[in-house]
Amino acid sequence: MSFVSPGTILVLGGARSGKSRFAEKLVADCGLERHYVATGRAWDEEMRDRIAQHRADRGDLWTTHEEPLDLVDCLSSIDSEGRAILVDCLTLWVTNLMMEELDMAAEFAALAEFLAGAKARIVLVSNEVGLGIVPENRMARDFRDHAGRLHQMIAATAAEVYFVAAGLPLKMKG
Ligand SMILES: Nc1nc2c(ncn2[C@@H]2O[C@H](COP(=O)(O)OP(=O)(O)OP(=O)(O)O)[C@@H](O)[C@H]2O)c(=O)[nH]1
Repeated sequence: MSFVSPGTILVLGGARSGKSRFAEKLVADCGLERHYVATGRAWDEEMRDRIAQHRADRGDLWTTHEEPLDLVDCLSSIDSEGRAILVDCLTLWVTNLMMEELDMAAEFAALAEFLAGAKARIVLVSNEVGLGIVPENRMARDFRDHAGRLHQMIAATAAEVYFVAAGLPLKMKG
């Protein structure tokens, strides 16, 4: 299956690379109604504090949605012209799908199909996790492979793709 996703932007980068801030700026600069879809879960106090800080930093102009698993359902329910939706981040979504032992290929295909027909501008943030040495454990290798496949699938049809390192975005496509 091959789709074209003219409203899709993919932002890749490492941990603390500044990718989320860059993606937030892309959305803000669109001038559209801002929606934030968080796939992360607050699993401890440190994460709860970090999330509270992120919410405060985003401010009142954003509407936040939290959806760890049913990403396509969540996106479909808010998809509309005049809106920009930031998904932060795909790698946490992949982790959540793996934990539930869901069908990764089917989930990825459903997301690609949704992006091809989306009315909103959609900015997807994800961790580039494939640059280090081969992980020793099987689950980490599977995670790296799933993330890599998902990134390729989205990048192939996205309008723009960026790689962020040290707070600096490198435009790779578009
Ligand atoms: N549940 C929930 N998670 C949020 C919210 N705001 C942000 N997050 C999560 O916080 C994560 C990003 O936070 P950090 O871990 O501080 O940033 P990072 O992605 O490592 O660093 P950067 O590359 O600089 O963006 C995202 O993946 C989100 O899932 C929110 O309102 N609710």
